[in-house]
Amino acid sequence: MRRTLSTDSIRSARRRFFEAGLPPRGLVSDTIAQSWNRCRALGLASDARLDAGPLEQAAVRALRERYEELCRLCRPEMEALYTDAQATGSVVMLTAPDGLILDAMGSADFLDKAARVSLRPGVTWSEDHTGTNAIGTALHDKRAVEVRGAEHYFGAHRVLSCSASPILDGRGRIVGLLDLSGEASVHHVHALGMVRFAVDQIERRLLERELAGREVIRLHADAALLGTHREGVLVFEDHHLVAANRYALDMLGVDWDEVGRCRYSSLFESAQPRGRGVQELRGPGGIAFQAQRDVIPARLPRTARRSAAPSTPTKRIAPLFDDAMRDALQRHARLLDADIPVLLQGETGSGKEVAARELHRRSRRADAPFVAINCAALPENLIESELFGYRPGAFTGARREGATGLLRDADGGVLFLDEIGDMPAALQTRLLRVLQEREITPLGGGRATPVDFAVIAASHRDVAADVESGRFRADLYYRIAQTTLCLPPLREQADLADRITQLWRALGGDDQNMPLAPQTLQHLAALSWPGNMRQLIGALRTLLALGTPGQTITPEDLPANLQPARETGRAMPTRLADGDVPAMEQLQREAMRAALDACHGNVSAAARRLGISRSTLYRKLGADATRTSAGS
Ligand SMILES: Nc1ncnc2c1ncn2[C@@H]1O[C@H](COP(=O)(O)OP(=O)(O)OP(=O)(O)O)[C@@H](O)[C@H]1O
Repeated sequence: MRRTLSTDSIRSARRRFFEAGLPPRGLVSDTIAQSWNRCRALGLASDARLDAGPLEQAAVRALRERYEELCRLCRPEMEALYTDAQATGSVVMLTAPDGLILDAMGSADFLDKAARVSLRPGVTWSEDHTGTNAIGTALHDKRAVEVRGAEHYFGAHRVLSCSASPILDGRGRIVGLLDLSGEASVHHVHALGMVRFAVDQIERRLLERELAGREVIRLHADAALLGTHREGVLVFEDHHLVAANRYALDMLGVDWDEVGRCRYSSLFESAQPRGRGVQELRGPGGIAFQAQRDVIPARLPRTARRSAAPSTPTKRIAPLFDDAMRDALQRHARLLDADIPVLLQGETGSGKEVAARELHRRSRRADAPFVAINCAALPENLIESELFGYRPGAFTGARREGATGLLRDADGGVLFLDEIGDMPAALQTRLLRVLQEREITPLGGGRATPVDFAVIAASHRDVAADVESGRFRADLYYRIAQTTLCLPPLREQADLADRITQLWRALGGDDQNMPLAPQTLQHLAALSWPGNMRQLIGALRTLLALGTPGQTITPEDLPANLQPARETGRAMPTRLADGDVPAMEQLQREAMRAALDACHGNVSAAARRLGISRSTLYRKLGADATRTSAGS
């Protein structure tokens, strides 16, 4: 458990360590102190100016292609964290095993701030490169780590508060890392827990790939926690341990090095279990575990294979559009073919990027590039060089060979300007000129090059209102918004129940014979889904992962945050007005109450439903009771 340390003690620790060259002696956690020592031994200067150089979107795209499988595997969890990240002004990031940031999503404001200290795709945050930081230090220590404010080695990173956990495969090899980062001034108390939970889900899916043709033992001290994400999983082949999850190794006190080497008999005192059903196993020193054994056939019929696995592999779904949207897309694709720019307007998660890609697919430019630029995520000082390219030696830190720029990368295809409403004013002027003149002059001079691309812009902001208030240039608005396609929020869609049914089918709910009960469907369709399609798909994926193949999903099976209200008749807040964001503690209390209520006061069952241990639920209930009585 991490100690809570005050800003004062971190300040004193920094003075001792960086100015006096003394050990920080109990003023920061051992994790941080050890990391500072490693960084100093590497000769890193904590006051160095950090400049990761211009963002190379083309290189980032190439990397995402290289790590496509990892990106796909982690996407559902990133999307599930996204809504929270937006609400707490933070961002969720995925990195490659070496700490190279592959993907980032979340609060547009914070993406921008983070990018200013190079916390953005395309930059490596390994410890030897970027000093003590959650990504690099978690990769070094091979466990979840939180690094807040001035605990970062480099002074420039003190504005950040980051929580990260490496993603391990069944043999303990690091395959990637998930990170949730926000402002140091806002302490997101649940960040580390949320990252850990997300990584648990990803590792679980990774491990499932190792099961076919092998013997699996699931174990926990408490039989009630078998089948939850907290269970230990051991995979054996010919009595040898060939894969495991970290929970199992922790329970048995075994290191990852043992996986692939040790035999069943060196792990347990009891004989290897036979048959099905829960049985007791004695581990090292006679510790008792409740265990369940499964032998997974090497080749199963498709439906059987799904039911043998405890959770569903991620399924990438094709975009789903209703008839009206299909018609609208077809019409706008024709406009795009006539080089009329299209503006997509819609709340976050409503599918603007999906619609843009669909327009590209339906357009005459379908075989040419689709270049997406997130105008809110590009740091202002780099945006010009990124978009327009630069000549060799155009500025300090420029690559010797220069760069072509994203606008030229889009030549012949479609340029997608996402979050156009957040484009800095100076750049609006420069972009307008390109759109008028259809040619690009790289930074540092040189000949102008003609370009030919169709433009799709998107924003969750009301860009027309921004024009009225003078925040956005009117002339640029009229150029990019010659036609506007609005993506309605889910709560305004009359046929939301049909949409949910379609999505459920597309995600594999029917294949697994896990129908949604009519009341469940009705309840889900009545929620307001502020995160729109992103939130809905994330929630349905969670339901699929938690459900049991062959069983109907009833309203009681819904996770606490989607439960219908009971006892008090109060609904969980489903429709959040601007500024009406409930505190995390309030949501937690609501969730705990709803879970206890749904389980008729059975704390073990409620904890299972919430995905936390019984002791954690007791502790939280205790803290809650203390707070309530102290406040009354
Ligand atoms: N019509 C659709 N069919 C299936 N999935 C969809 C559809 N629309 C959106 N999604 C899914 O919802 C998620 C969010 O979509 P998308 O990124 O296009 O939204 P957005 O409006 O661009 O969001 P933001 O403004 O936050 O960037 C993605 O996972 C996407 O695959």
